[in-house]
Amino acid sequence: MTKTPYDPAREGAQMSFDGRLSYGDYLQIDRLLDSQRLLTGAHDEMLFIIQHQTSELWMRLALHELDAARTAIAADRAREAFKMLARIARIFEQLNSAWDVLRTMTPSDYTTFREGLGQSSGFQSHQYRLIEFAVGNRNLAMIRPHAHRPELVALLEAELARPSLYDEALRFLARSGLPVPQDVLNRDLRSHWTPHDGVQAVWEAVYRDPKAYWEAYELAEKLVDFEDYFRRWRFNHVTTVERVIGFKRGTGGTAGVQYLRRMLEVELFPELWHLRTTL
Ligand code: HEM
Ligand SMILES: N[C@@H](CC(=O)c1ccccc1NC=O)C(=O)O
Repeated sequence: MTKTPYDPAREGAQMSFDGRLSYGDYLQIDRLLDSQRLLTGAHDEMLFIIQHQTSELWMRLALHELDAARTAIAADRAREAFKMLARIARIFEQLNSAWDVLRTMTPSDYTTFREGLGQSSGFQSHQYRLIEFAVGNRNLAMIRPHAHRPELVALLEAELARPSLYDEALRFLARSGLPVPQDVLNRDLRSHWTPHDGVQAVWEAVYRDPKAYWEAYELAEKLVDFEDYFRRWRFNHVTTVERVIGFKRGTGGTAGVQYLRRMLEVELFPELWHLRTTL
């Protein structure tokens, strides 16, 4: 006996989308799938493009969450921020796993299309820079590669005018009654963060008596968790880069692996790491 093929329409599945919002309409799938324009036609260029585009999408979500997390902390709704910060850490976990796909591209594969990339580089990812600025790693020099796109410069400048995630965390501690130094609370928001003994002393007080400062303690651990994942992203990146291009100069003009190794030394929330030695 032959079985008639299953017809989802009989179960009520909608089959007619004339004038109705469909999956593709809502998600703009046509536009999304029209964005993979291979320059060289090399087989692995598709992997390279999709790897970067998916990373940019996840970064977009990370920025959305960072925005809301900062707003919540500023309004003393720290618990709400914890959920967003946990999500951001998971996003970075996702980005970290994605390196496994890119690692299947060998140096021989990459050389088939590297020249086509010209001087373009991840160094010019404005969303990556926005994430760094938003969490607190602020370096004005990183705006320059965007000078040809004034709207991106404006976005980055607007970010520098806002308190970073770390600034908001410290303001939160001050409102909780902890003695955060005034010069830190009034600092020039655009300036690079330099480790501060007074800030470390405040975090130390939190870690010495978590029960007295439970929300601040939880916030500190969420920040450390995020930085932990971020560091792993940087490490995966530099390791993949060495595996694929060795010590060649980067297309963006930096020394390549040497530059990225230097970036491994960046500490987003230095006092939170340093206090572990003195506790
Ligand atoms: C085979 C794959 C890759 C290679 C060979 C590579 C290589 C490099 C190099 C050499 C640099 C230093 C800047 C330069 O001079 O170009 C760099 C920076 C960067 N790359 Fe990649 N990259 C790869 C994949 C990725 C992926 C998948 C992303 C994800 C978006 C990414 C994002 C970045 C970012 C954000 C920077 C700036 C880092 C910073 O300034 O701290 N890269 N990359
Ligand atoms: N900087 C890389 C090129 C590269 O990876 C790249 C090029 C264009 C767009 C994104 C890229 N990804 C990360 O830097 C290189 O030197 O080969």
